[in-house]
Amino acid sequence: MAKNIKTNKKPQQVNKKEMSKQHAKQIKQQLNETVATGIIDGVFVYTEALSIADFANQIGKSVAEILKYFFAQGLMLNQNVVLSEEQMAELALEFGFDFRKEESLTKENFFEALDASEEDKPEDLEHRAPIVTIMGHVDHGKTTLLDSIKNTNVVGGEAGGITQAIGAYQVKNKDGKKITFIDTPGHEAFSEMRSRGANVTDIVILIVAADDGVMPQTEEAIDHAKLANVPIIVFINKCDKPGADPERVKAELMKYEIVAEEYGGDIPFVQGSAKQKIGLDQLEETILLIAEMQDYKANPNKLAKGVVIEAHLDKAKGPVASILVKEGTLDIRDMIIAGTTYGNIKHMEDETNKKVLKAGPSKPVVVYGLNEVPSAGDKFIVMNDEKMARTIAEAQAEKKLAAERQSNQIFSLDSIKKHIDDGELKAINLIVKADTQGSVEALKGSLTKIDIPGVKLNIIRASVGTITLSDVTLASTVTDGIVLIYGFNVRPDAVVRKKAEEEGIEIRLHNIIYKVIEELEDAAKGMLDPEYKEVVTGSAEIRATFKHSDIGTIGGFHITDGSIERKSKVRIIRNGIVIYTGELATLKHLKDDIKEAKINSEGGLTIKNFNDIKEGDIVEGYKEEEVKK
Ligand SMILES: Nc1nc2c(ncn2[C@@H]2O[C@H](COP(=O)(O)OP(=O)(O)OP(=O)(O)O)[C@@H](O)[C@H]2O)c(=O)[nH]1
Repeated sequence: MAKNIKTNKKPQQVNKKEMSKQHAKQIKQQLNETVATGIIDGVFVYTEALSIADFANQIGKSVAEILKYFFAQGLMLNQNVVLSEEQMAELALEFGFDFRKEESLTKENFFEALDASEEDKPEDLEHRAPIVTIMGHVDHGKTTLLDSIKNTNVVGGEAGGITQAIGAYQVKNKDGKKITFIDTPGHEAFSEMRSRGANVTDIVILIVAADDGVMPQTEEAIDHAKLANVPIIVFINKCDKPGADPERVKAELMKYEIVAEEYGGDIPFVQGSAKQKIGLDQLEETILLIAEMQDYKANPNKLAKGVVIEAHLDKAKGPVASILVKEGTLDIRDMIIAGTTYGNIKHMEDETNKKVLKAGPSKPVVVYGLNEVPSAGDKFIVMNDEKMARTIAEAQAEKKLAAERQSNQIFSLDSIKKHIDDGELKAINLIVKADTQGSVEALKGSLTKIDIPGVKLNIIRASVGTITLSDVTLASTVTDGIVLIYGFNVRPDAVVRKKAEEEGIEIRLHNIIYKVIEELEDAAKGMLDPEYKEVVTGSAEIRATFKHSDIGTIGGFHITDGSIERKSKVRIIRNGIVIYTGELATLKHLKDDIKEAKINSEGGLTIKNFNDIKEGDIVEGYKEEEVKK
């Protein structure tokens, strides 16, 4: 028996490894393959927009002939002008060729091209749980409905329930049938994901309160659901309330072509109460019925692919991402590329906080181990080849950067007022980085309310995570108006700081939202008080810690940048997040007290009133210097 288990297990492990190897090899090959372009069997085949000179060469005509064609239309072009795809198609037809675009797999179009090129054989497909999103007007009961569904269903066959908010969760009914619910924060997020090609939802539940009827956001939800082109189920909620009028809701929805079956339409309606847990069984049955009719399937026996539902930076655990597997099976220790980031999955949990080793189609899980925080809606794919994962993630990051790039000019914060007065400044461009999605949203909300006459405030990036080189690079592309990077509860490391200095990019660090707003408003009014400026003197890495009975935890440090003085103020940074700000208590080299520790030197330090120093922490020394106006 034992022998049997062993022989059963081994080939499976080999298979996964072999599969990963094959997969990486195949993708590498596809990336290196160049698609044949030019005139092939009388058809003009192209992969991208071409200049007039290249286009002429590819279709075997002279540049003069092409320029003549445009000249006849009143357009004076030269051979370096890049043609649009429409213009190329038009010209191809003009010269008697059909045309076809071929998509070659590149690091930049990696996710899109891969999606288009990979198709499963029908015999490899297996049933998967339907993925459902609930949408409706504010206060009509989305949260209550989700909570009631969570509480009435036994998760994973065990009592205990869903304990963490991971943006998506799976429930199992009494017959063992599963449904995955996506807990999107709003309609915008739903459509934002869809616009990025992350079509995760199979079915939309439109919730309408029976005592309130169709409201503005109900209309919005209908638009979003229709755009997504997925089946809709209407849940008429709050039928327990005295003023409830489900018939009115049905009549109102007819205006939007949401017609109940009893009125000759084909939209299923369920009446009930999320609060009293009425109608939930029928709602689930309806979902499962649609799932049966639509026959949702995926191939579980391949490397996983899916979508990031939400992500944040955890103080202790680093980047944390809730992801939904769409195809294949994700294994713990798989390496994934998620948008512009990648990493080995070190740990995986489900919505009940339980460790999981595998996640198949339609399964939402929380993963730990990515090197940066991805964005909601990013696609992910397993790529068990670190070098490839890194190059592709980097190419994706560059592509994102290019998309965000703006052509603008740089000023410093101090000079905003002057430039406004001179009428030179038209835009303040901000890059906002914060420790949680909540802070990002709050900052965005407050910043957009700032009103400086004649000045446009552009938030060119607002995301969770520490300030990185890519933020500085993005800032350095801004050439019109001022550009500032705001770090909220996060800090750049020495490399990033140096790069920002070189590029003349100002990084402002805060931990109170109104300070950010106040500073910007003051700056705009020319009231910025630049009397003191913080100057970072250097950083040290804690490479070991020692417990001392009298003085507490000693951090064995190595100065990696600049120097730190005994009198320095310090910040303790863990995973890019400031966890403590204070002063040094002691600074020693071997047994001796020292005044300053310089680059590459080592020693031990302790921090006043802070005993939680850990290996890997960065201690950043800084002082406040007076700034001459
Ligand atoms: N009587 C009654 N009250 C309900 C029912 N469902 C929800 N409510 C109440 O309606 C209010 C709003 O419910 P939520 O679930 O927070 O509504 P929501 O749509 O999630 O609201 P937002 O998250 O703000 O968009 C709460 O006070 C609920 O207790 C129901 O079936 N019957």
